[in-house]
Amino acid sequence: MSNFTAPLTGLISAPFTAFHNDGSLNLQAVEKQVASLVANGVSGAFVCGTTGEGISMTVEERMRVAERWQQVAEGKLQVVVHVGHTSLGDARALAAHTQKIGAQGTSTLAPYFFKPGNAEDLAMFCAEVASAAPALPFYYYQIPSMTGVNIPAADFLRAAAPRIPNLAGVKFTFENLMDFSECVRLEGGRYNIVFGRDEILVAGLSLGARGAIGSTYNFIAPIFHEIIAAFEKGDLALARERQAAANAIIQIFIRYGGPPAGKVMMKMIGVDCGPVRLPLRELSPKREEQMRAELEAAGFFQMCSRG
Ligand SMILES: CC(=O)N[C@H](C=O)[C@@H](O)[C@H](O)[C@H](O)CO
Ligand SMILES: CC(=O)C(=O)O
Repeated sequence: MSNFTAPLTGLISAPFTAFHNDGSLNLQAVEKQVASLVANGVSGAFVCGTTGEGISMTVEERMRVAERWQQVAEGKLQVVVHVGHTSLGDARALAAHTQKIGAQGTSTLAPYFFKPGNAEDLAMFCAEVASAAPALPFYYYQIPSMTGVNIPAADFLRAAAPRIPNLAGVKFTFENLMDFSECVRLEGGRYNIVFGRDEILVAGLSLGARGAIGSTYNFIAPIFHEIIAAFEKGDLALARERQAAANAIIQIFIRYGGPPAGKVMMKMIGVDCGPVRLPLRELSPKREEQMRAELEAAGFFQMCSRG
């Protein structure tokens, strides 16, 4: 029996998908990725999302990656699989597969070519995806910066409630904190609204976030644990100071291109995930060296491990 509102709490990473230099999947890397996340107190993995380049992979590859994560992470991390696709048939096949392999949840972003024009249409699309994995909690993945679909998540939840029996919540990657707060409080707080903007986690916590999914928890989870601990102690000055330190790293990560820079950062912490896929491009060796110098100056290596 699964609990549709089982909260995703703590820090959940959105892992990179490791590729070999020829572009093929490197499923061997998952063991090291999982070990590193567990060592840094991460509680879950959001597989094949934005950071995981799920949208750049074939359906077959996405299934192999999800299977591998579930196999290796079982009993150690909660695994939620991003199954979003512009083809509803493919998204449903991925969702059904996620349930079959015993993972803990499914999630989809909004279709981003033909876009839903309102919350009802988005909810109808998501209902089709969610019903292909009826035993698993379903999370809508709100990420307007990538999909161009900017329907308030609270409107989505209201439209989806009667249509999606396994609706668990939203993975909320957006800066609209009014919408976030409304989602958290909706129907007495029954939904699990997982915070997705690492740079403003401290704000998310203050509005009631209990879990966060992010790309930067792959390498700087320890400093985010410090932010959470400071917040829980009521030391907001310290929480803000630690958030600013983390953000200095995130600014470098973004300035060097996001996922391609992130894969270099993984290599720097000893968890080589290989190259990115087109249209993303690898950093040149010169840019890598520049980035390393900037990261060192911002205290990256001290933030990467506990202790
Ligand atoms: C677009 C994207 O990847 N969003 C991520 C999570 O949802 C975040 O973890 C960001 O990568 C992070 O907040 C840095 O901007
Ligand atoms: C960060 C995140 O949640 C993603 O990459 O999908």
